[in-house]
Amino acid sequence: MVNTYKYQSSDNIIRLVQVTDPHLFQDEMSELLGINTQASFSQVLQEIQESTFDYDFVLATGDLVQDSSEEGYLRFCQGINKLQKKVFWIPGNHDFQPKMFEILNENQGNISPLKHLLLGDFWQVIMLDSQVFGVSYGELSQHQLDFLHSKLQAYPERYALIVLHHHIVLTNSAWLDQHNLRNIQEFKQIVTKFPNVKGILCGHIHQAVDSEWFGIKMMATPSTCIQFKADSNNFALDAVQPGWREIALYDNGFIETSVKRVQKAVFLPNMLSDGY
Ligand SMILES: Nc1ncnc2c1ncn2[C@@H]1O[C@@H]2COP(=O)(O)O[C@H]2[C@H]1O
Ligand SMILES: [Fe+2]
Repeated sequence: MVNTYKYQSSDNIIRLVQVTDPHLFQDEMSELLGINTQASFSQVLQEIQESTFDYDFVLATGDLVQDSSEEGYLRFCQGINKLQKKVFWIPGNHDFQPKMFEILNENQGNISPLKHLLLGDFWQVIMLDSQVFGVSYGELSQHQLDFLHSKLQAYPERYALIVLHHHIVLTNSAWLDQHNLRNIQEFKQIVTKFPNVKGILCGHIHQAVDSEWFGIKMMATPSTCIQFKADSNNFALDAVQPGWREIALYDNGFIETSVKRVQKAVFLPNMLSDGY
């Protein structure tokens, strides 16, 4: 099947690293609310390289570039390729898909355009595009819903991890929750028909969340740049450091995961910012 990436592994555990929301700019010196996003992205990548977590793949879950620039996407490719692992990606609300596809597909060394992964004998990963062009909230088009449904139906015996940019579980932050995934009901109707869906992974909310949604493990991950303050009704930043997520998929459907944060540098945003 041409559109599916297949990975044979003798190890029954599949290990992934997720990086999300780098918000890179055309100019590598540009800042988002006081943080140089290129510097924090590079620091995250460096600390991933220095870590002992022996992972197989990288998932990049959107908002790769803030200003639609070619240079931003090119620097994303240069950075992520340093990890020397296969990378799979989805767009976020800030991405400009024509540029994103052009640049990421031209730099296919390690960067794959595929959105359906069969990993080892026990897992599938389904990567969805929840972007609605020009707005911050998300929605899964009928095409995306059909894609999700068809893969779950085709491999019901495999455990599934679903990856999308937007959040499904509200964050208790009204300003941010207005930018959530809008058609959660349609998504839920599909997903809850398949008991082997074990995890949902998103970015977008620039904070770590590990919760459960209809018995499915629900994970959101810190951005590689600015962090939003949890449980804040109005826009507020948090001084916690940029981060990433490690994930291990076990052959019995169990997902082991932890969020890591930069430890060898300090990135402090302008805490008085009221948005962007
Ligand atoms: N003060 C604000 N109020 C509401 N939305 C905001 C505010 N500041 C930024 N946003 C949007 O909310 C989005 C949440 O995360 P994003 O990185 O997608 O980008 C953010 C902006 O598009
Ligand atoms: Fe973002």
